[in-house]
Amino acid sequence: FLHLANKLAEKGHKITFLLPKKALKQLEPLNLFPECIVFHTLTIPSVDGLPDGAQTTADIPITLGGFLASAMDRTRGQVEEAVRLGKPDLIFFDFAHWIPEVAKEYGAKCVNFLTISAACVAISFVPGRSPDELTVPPPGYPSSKVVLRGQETNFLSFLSYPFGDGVTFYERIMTGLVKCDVISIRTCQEIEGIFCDFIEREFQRKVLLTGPMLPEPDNIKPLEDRWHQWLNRFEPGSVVYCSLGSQIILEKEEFQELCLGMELTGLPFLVAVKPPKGASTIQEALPEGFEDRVKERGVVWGEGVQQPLILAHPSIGCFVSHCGFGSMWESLLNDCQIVFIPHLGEQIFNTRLMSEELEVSVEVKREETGWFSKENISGAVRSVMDNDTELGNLVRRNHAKLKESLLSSGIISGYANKYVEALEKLV
Ligand SMILES: O=c1ccn([C@@H]2O[C@H](COP(=O)(O)OP(=O)(O)O[C@H]3O[C@H](CO)[C@@H](O)[C@H](O)[C@H]3O)[C@@H](O)[C@H]2O)c(=O)[nH]1
Repeated sequence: FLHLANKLAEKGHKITFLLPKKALKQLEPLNLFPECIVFHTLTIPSVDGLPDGAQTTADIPITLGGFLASAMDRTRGQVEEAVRLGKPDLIFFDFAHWIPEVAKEYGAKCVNFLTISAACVAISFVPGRSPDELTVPPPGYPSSKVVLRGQETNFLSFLSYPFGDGVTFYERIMTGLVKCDVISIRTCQEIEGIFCDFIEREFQRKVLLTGPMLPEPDNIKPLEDRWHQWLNRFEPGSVVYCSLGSQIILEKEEFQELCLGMELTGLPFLVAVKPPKGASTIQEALPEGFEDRVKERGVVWGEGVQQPLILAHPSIGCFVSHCGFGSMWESLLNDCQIVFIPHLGEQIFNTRLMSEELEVSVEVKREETGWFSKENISGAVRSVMDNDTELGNLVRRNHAKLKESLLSSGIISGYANKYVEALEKLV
């Protein structure tokens, strides 16, 4: 949303950016137009079940998301007040399904800005279909590859769970999609054209695409010296970087298996993930003897790093990711080989899009139970990092071709420009 705000500000628009206090520190440095983008903090009310001080999804395990949704819904009065004072022409939202009502009341138009794949939207949210029917793709769904298989369809059951006060996750998203003035998705025709067309047919309305909406690399502050120095020690294209985004907290056994999988690759590696469940630090959860065995070539770090800059470092050869949609775009627009280990249904769709439809990455195999083994992690990494493997060459070639076609011809900036123009026309 902030990358989008920067694009709007670049064209001279004024933006009030509503966010919880805690997110302010992280987002402030990414505001490239402080004279146009003003942060307006909301107080997150306390809700039974929501841990004290939790304000964003990054502060809680995924299972507590419904409590955070309730808290967000209870900021409606504060949001309405900001709208009353700011008198915006447009309001952008995703999960706050009540925004269309607020917009209408204050004479604004509202834009539902989806930051998940069009494929995930297309298969999960079809007007007239109930969430119980979702275990099979809807009629006319344009891919046999970007689907959930076997036990994975269990991921869809959360759509029917309450998510906030008196509303299910499915109803929340569907309400936003049906009642907004504009549906827009952080994607592009070149990657997801067939899915965008399907959504347009099903909702019988135009869907605006923003393109990847990534910041210009030059505008971000430089990579922390600690990582710059460490990465410089290794050969170009040799280091494996692993991150699982802002939400995933692994079980201790999974965390240890991930570490052992990295060790087994024999390659240098940097893993940046949260400490696993039940541990307050990474150190206390590492496998026995691990640090001594890998100290010359491996680091496991319990805090965030500057991912876009890490990925752009020449030593990075492979990105092991959960395939959150932001990381997916970042992987695609960098040169490293890509290995996905998705954890949520939506991340599985993104992974299948990349690994099966576009064939630019590989997916770590899981057992029926969902368990991933160290051998499967290491095997997936080696399959794209070992010299001259057929699979490694295929994904490298496809990835390079796609990246080149997206970057060379101004496609990305073209999307952002057309998007802003379309919204300007709307108001
Ligand atoms: O140490 C880190 C880890 C992440 N990032 C950045 O944080 C963002 C993470 O975004 P994403 O890859 O989308 O992961 P999540 O934070 O896990 O995203 C949530 O939201 C996404 C949609 O926006 C969904 O696709 C994911 O499934 C959901 O988990 C990316 O820009 C990363 O570069 C860092 O800068 N440093």
